Formats: sequence, structure tokens, C-alpha cells
Amino acid sequence: MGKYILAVNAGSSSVKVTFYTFENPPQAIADAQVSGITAPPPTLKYQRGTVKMKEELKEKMNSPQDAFQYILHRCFNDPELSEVASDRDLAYICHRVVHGGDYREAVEINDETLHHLEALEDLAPLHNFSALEIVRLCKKELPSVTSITYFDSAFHQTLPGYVRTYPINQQVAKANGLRKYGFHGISYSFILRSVAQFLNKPQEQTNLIAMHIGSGASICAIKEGKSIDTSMGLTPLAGLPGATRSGDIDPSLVFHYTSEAGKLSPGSTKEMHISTAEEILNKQSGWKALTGTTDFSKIAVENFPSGAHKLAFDILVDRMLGYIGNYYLKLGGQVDALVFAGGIGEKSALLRRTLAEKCQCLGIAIDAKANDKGPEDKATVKDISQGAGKGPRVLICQTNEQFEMAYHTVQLRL
Ligand SMILES: Nc1ncnc2c1ncn2[C@@H]1O[C@H](COP(=O)(O)OP(=O)(O)O)[C@@H](O)[C@H]1O
Ligand SMILES: CC(=O)OP(=O)(O)O
Ligand SMILES: [Mg+2]
Repeated sequence: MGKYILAVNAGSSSVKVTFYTFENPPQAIADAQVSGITAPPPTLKYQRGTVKMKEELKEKMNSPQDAFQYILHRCFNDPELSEVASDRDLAYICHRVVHGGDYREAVEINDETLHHLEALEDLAPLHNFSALEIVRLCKKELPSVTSITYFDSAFHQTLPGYVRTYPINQQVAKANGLRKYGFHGISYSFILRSVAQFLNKPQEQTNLIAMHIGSGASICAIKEGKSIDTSMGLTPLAGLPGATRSGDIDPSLVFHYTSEAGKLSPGSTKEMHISTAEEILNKQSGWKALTGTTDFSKIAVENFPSGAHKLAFDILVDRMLGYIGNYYLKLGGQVDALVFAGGIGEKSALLRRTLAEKCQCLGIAIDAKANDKGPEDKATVKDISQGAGKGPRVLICQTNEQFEMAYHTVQLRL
């Protein structure tokens, strides 16, 4: 068996791949990310030891699968990364799969589990399809390496019945698996462990409002180390708006948007069945629909380039504020920290400042300089609160879904 772990995180706009040593805790030896898959040209960020590179890619990349194949080829053929040159060097491949249905834990891929996951694909066609394409590719091209899938939904198994249940016919709901699942759970698990450690508290006594804000964005209320509510639902479409997702809308809007809504979309393939409504609300909405860009760094700027950019920013702030208020009440005001994470949560000082100002009535105050500076390379968690304020601390957590998967693999298999 090889000595390294390959962790793959296929998100909606990026593919992040990290190679780790198979030891406790795992150490990253190389990290490659292709981002901008939804806003070409794609860019590659590659880090190996202390060497960092960033380049625009000329290759056309239509999907996370293309990006994964590109990264794998590049890493295996990098003479400076001779530790991992082929499947013989790998012990495990960890895959982030967004929708795990009723799975409570990670599973090892074999014919049976892969078949079960394929049956779930229709519940989250836009996310699971790409992840499973990568799993299938690894099975075919790296057949000697065991693949383990980690699920975004598993962290939210603790949602109370009244939170996970939609008020619809319960027979229909049960027969079709129609309930709130919640996502970004691999990230929330990383955030909980890192923040509890930072606060020097046991996880079972830690209460957080954790915000994973990236191309897909969600918020989670964590009470005594357990998810008690989260903004995404049956699929990652629910809750906050995202780069190309509408987030919550009145469900009736679908019936008025276009008469084609219920038909299969042109994006459907033999393997992936999506309706026009799903395609529109998942891929043609969000801030892309409002501003034309999926890049939030072009939206969250001090002087908004247009009214549409300001509107997109204001909508995100408004919806986030709604969840913060909601979860503050659900946690009975006992909140250790408000945590910003994800590409936007970690990088947009403007978003954090705007929200902190609007949360002043909860006793929240941030240190302007610390906030502007943002996260620092070495520290996973950074406190940007102003002194020992009355309210919850405000933290930035550099979340790392690849590390979380490698970490659990080592705990279970070493
Ligand atoms: N400086 C910045 N300010 C605001 N947003 C940023 C900044 N840098 C990157 N982003 C945004 O972060 C998002 C990507 O976040 P990430 O969590 O990596 O997404 P995903 O995992 O869904 O692919 C993109 O929308 C990108 O524009
Ligand atoms: C669940 C989800 O939306 O994931 P991502 O933000 O990586 O697209
Ligand atoms: Mg992500």
C-alpha cells in the first residue's frame, strides 16, 4: 500500500486536490486547485512545500472532472513531486460527495456502495454527478487504490425532527426521501474542531453560528457540538443565494417562470436528469444572474461598480442577517462565536464588516484592522473581535475540507 492520501473536493466552481502523508496528523505535501470553472479562464493554484504558483490555464475545462484529470496528470508528472508519481504511491483517495442521503458516516467505495450512491444522484444531480464521475474515474484509472466518500450531509444527522421535516404529505416525503439534509458538513466538522480547540472548550460545550460562504453558501447553528439547523435543505439550492443559485424563493415562482420548467433541461444527459427549473435556479441565478459575474471579489468592493452589484451584495447580507437572527434565538443567545469561513467568508473583509455592523445589537464588535488584514497563513482560526466584548466572538476559520477527510481517514485506518 502506498504512503500518501489524495483528498479531492469538487465544489461548484472549483476542484481542490491535496496530497497528504498517511500519518497522524496528516501533513500536506502538495495542494492544487483549479478555480473559475464557471468563470473562464480557469486558474491553477499549485503549492508544493514552500513553492507557490498561480497560472491561468489555456486548456478548456468544462467540468470538475476535466479539472481533476488535469490536476492528477500534472501532479503525477511533476519531477519535483516524485513522492506521488502513480497509484502505487497512494494509500487512499478521499472524495467529498455533497449528498449522502441517509448515510451517517463515510463509506468505502465498492460495487454496492457506488450503486447506492448512484441511486441518490437524482436528489442532487448537479453536485453528486461530478463527484461520482471523479469516483468512477479513480476506480477505472487508479483501481488499486481504495476510495472513501465523505458526505457533506452526514454532519447534519442531528437535526431535530421538526427542523428536518417539510410540512407535506409524510408518506410521499418518506417514500421519496424528501427532507432537509443540509450540506457543507465536512467543512462544519473542521470548523467545530478547530474553533473549539481555539476557544479551549470541549466540542460538546461549543455553540456556534458557522457560516460557510463560497460559490455555494450556507449557515449552520451548532449547539453543544451538534448541528441543530442549517440553511440548505433537500438540496444545496435552499437557503442563501450563491454564485449561480437563487437560494430560497417562493416555490410557486417555478410555475410562473417558464412553461418549460417541468421538462428535462438541455443540460440533461443519459446519466444526469435535470429539469429546466433545476437548471435555471441552480445554474442561471444568484449573483451571476444579477451582475453577470460569478466572482464575488468583483461584487464585494467598496465602490460598487453598478447598482446591480450593490443589489447582489445587499441581498446576500440581508439573507445572512436573517439566519444569524434566527439561529441566535434557536441557540437561546448562548453563542460562543460567529465564524466566517469559505472562499468569500475568509476573503471578504467588506462582507464581515457590513454584517458585524448590523449585528451590533447582539453585542458584536470587530477590530477593523484585524478584519481588514484577514486570515494569516499559519493560523487556522483568527479572532477579529474587539477586545472582550459583551457578545459572541467573531472568528475567521480557514476551513479545509480536504484536511478534514484525510484526518478522519488517518484516525480510522492508521
Ligand atoms: N477577495 C475576495 N473577496 C470576495 N470574494 C472572493 C475573494 N476571493 C475569492 N472570492 C470568492 O470566493 C468564491 C469561491 O469560494 P469557495 O469556497 O472556494 O467556493 P467553492 O468551494 O464553492 O468552489 C468565489 O465566488 C470567489 O469569487
Ligand atoms: C454544498 C455546496 O454548495 O458545495 P459548494 O459550495 O462547494 O458548491
Ligand atoms: Mg466549497
